[in-house]
Amino acid sequence: MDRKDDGVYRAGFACFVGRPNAGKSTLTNAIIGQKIAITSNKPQTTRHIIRGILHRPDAQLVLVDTPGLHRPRTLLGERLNDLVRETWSETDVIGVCFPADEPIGRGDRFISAEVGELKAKVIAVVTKVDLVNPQTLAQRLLTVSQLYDFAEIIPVSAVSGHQVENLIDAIVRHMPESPQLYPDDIITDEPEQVLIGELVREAALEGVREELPHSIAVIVEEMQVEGKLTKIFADIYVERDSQKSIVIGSRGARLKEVGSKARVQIEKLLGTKVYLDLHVRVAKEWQRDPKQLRKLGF
Ligand SMILES: Nc1nc2c(ncn2[C@@H]2O[C@H](COP(=O)(O)OP(=O)(O)OP(=O)(O)O)[C@@H](O)[C@H]2O)c(=O)[nH]1
Repeated sequence: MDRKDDGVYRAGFACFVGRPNAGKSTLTNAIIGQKIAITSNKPQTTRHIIRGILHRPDAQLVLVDTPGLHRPRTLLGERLNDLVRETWSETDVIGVCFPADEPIGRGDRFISAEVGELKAKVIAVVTKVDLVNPQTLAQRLLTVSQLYDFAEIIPVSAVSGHQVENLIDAIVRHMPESPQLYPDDIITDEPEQVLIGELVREAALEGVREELPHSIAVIVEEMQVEGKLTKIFADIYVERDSQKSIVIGSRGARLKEVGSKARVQIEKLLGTKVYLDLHVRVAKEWQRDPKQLRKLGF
């Protein structure tokens, strides 16, 4: 269908949901065209809800990036699940992501049943199609079609860009008629500090074998702009001394590397030179402690 068929301006909120690692963040980035949500090949690395806004002549699409819904084991896990459901209840269109390279499992059925309860339009998105052959893809599409009465089922590859435009068209088609929700020049309404914190977190997780994602949080304590230089002071929180050593590395080598990788990304984000000061701190069992969670923004 041609995107301007009905001549109506549409605007609304959409989010991608799905099991951890389903490709939600990568898809969000592919649609918005700028790196706004962190991705990693480890499950559950998305913490904050980061909105990206796509502006088109006929529509404005506000994308919300949520963490994956999962079986909660800690207080943090429960809060994350609540956050996901809260986001779901506020969106117009939900894209449920099913990675094409993995069989449909209990988690997928669980999520499909949950979204069935909502008033949002629900689209199935079969992700990572570049990883499978046509037979596997056909099988996946069939299984997905039997899970729930989805408004549409769209196979995409965020990496190759295959069908991403079609997906955007489909989301827009199911959005309500509405005036513009945000001014033209905004692509995200997340505070800069949060985005910077996410970039530091991404760099700190890179190449770490251990299951650290849940144990790292980053807080930007201070930002000072001095002419063309932005000075940023951030704390990386871990749960245990052993994790602190992993992040810092031998004689601080790893932390230095984390700092320079993050700095490059932050300079791209801000468009200024950046001085980045990182400290690693231990906040014992922060995931189970309500006070620590509040301090860390959960
Ligand atoms: N080949 C291929 N890989 C992809 C594609 N989309 C995502 N990936 C990879 O799959 C992994 C997970 O992607 P994410 O976008 O972080 O997944 P997510 O659903 O946001 O994950 P959580 O934050 O854990 O919920 C990353 O290693 C991505 O590079 C795709 O279209 N093709």
